[in-house]
Amino acid sequence: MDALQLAVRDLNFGYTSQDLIIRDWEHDFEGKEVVALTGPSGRGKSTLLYLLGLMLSPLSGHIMLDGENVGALNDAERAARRAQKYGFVFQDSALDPTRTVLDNVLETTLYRGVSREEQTPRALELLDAFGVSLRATHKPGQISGGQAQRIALCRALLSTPQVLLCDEPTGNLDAASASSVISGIRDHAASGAIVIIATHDPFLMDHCDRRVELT
Ligand SMILES: Nc1ncnc2c1ncn2[C@@H]1O[C@H](COP(=O)(O)OP(=O)(O)OP(=O)(O)O)[C@@H](O)[C@H]1O
Repeated sequence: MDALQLAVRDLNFGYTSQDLIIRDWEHDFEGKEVVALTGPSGRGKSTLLYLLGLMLSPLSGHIMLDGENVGALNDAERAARRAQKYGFVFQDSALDPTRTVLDNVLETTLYRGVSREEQTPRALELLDAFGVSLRATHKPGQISGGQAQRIALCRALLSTPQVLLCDEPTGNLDAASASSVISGIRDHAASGAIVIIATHDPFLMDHCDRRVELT
């Protein structure tokens, strides 16, 4: 089977139309690759991840995932594609403080229309693999920033997404936890997924297949 393709063409975006942050940007990503998205602080790495992850709409340009212009979909279609095909690890983990860790990991079952019960064993397996299974019944307020990051990765991986987008996934981690996150991310890419990671972490960059710099 051909590798998954994500092709970005003539992409333009600004939070206001006077100030474009992403200008005529283009790039090709392929399944099985782990790509580091680098560049100075404030340059637009998170913004680009939000565009690629269908959380923001381009001002103009194309975002083609396996031949479909996903950037041009309407809100409902974008939400459906996100649930089916994308996993996102936000910079601040973005866990719901009112629900347990396990419930947070299982959150996407709701949008994907799959059974919570059926996915619970895999959710627990992921928590175990990243060394946070003892926290499954805790609330996010009772865990550390580094644990929250690993839990956010478990949530993103639960749906085995075709495209995994991570914003500084090792920002709060010690070396051992960072290594386990990197190997989890690399294993996921090996299954055929496209992985794009916005980061300033040189250790993480060294474990990516290549870098794309926003200059
Ligand atoms: N919601 C928003 N509304 C308006 N401007 C925004 C918004 N989010 C980000 N920006 C601005 O867009 C620019 C790019 O921000 P972004 O967070 O994408 O950069 P970054 O490269 O990821 O930075 P960092 O490395 O510090 O995380 C910055 O000037 C930022 O202030």
